[in-house]
Amino acid sequence: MQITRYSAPEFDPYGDNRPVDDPDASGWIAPTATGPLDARLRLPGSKSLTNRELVLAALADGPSTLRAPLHSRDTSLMVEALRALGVGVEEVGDDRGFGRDLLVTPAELFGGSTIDCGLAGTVMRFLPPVAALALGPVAFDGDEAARRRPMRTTIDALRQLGVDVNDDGRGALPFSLYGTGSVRGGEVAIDASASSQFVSGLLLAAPRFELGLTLRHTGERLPSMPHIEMTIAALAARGVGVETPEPGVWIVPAAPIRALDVDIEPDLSNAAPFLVAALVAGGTVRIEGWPEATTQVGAELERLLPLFGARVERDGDDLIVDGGRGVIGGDAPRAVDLDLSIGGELTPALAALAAFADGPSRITGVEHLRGHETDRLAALAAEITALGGEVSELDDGLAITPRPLHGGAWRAYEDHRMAHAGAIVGLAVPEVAIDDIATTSKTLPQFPELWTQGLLRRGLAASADAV
Ligand SMILES: O=C(O)C1=C[C@@H](OP(=O)(O)O)[C@@H](O)[C@H](O)C1
Ligand SMILES: C=C(OP(=O)(O)O)C(=O)O
Repeated sequence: MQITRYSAPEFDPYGDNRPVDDPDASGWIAPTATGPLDARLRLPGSKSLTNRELVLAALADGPSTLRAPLHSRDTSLMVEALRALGVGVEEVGDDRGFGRDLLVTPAELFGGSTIDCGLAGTVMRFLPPVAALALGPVAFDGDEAARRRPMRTTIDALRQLGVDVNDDGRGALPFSLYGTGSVRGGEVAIDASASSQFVSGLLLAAPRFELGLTLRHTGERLPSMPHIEMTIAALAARGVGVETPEPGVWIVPAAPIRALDVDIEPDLSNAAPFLVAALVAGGTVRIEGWPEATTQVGAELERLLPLFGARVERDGDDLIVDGGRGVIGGDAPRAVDLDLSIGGELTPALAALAAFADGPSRITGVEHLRGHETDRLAALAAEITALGGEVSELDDGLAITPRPLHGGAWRAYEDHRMAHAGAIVGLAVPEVAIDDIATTSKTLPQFPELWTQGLLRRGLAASADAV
């Protein structure tokens, strides 16, 4: 294949894509790849690490700097919410590519504000236990879609902690609580089967409770364990040792949270669509700055992508995924049977890949995805099926039977990872029109630019040749 380079125009979210012919179709036409990739990318910081470190820095015993944090909708919501509670958050230093560092200065927390959670699970589940430490009322609300996300466990836990919560009984946003400036703490039992974030939110604030916290999970399953491990590791780095005497029980001592300057790793879950692209377009995708050791569940991609037939290797700090000839070169990925309970957020990208596999695949263990940004199981089934695929919803996942796909509208449902999944499908299927690519700003505002200019620069033959 002839590799054509072209000079990138001023950033434009439509990249090199011409408008759709169908006047009824609208949106971002996902670029098709016409040859193997040879991409090397650096990605912005992890949402999960940035929002944990913002919360811990806000509760710490002195100022902390977050180096290379993520700047996206979810992290801006967290910053604004902490500021509304009285915490100082300032941008400092130089912009080294994806925004400046953040200096967080703790302060006595005060109420009187309404916190906009947007659609961020980390904001709606991490901040209520923090707000309970403030003096005065704090109200929580978010996007319309956020009002459908499960919150009952947080509300129940606050009540067990003695916090006065005012809600409408639906177990969802909006609600308000009345902080008295302190939380007694002690024993709390919760069912966190709908989200690990219920556990993380309580653990993050617990060192500031007078008695600390003994938290017991009573449900039958607990998704996203690596995210809980990430919370425990972040606390440990700031001098708080969480004990886990048995699975599903966490003991957090009342202890100072130490101020700490931290480097935020690149977001490895956001690497998923880019790495998966190698198996669809063929060729290699290299992500820079892949950590040697990490608590991010995206690191599982190193194990998961070979199950689809990829060759994965490390070269220094880079992770390289070689997709061979890829779908467009005639190599279907291998069908898989995956339990993704530890990393449900990887499902949209891997389901999109499975739609091109050499046989039927199943992804299970992800019932809780029904309470994510949208019901991701329903959304993936609907959108892949609408393009000619055959996907059925299981109680706890998806059954995906590859069929020839055609172009058409792809709804993102305000879900960044649904938009990523549409872009993956569009690599091999012309005229996939994603209705809301801007929704990727939730965790990766640079997605359209990185996809068209970073990933596909060498694989975008048709439009690039013309330049
Ligand atoms: O704690 C976190 O940072 C997250 C935990 C997970 O939530 P669930 O356990 O609700 O899936 C994950 O899916 C989400 O993207 C981020
Ligand atoms: C589930 C996700 O987000 P949130 O943090 O809003 O739960 C996600 O990013 O896949």
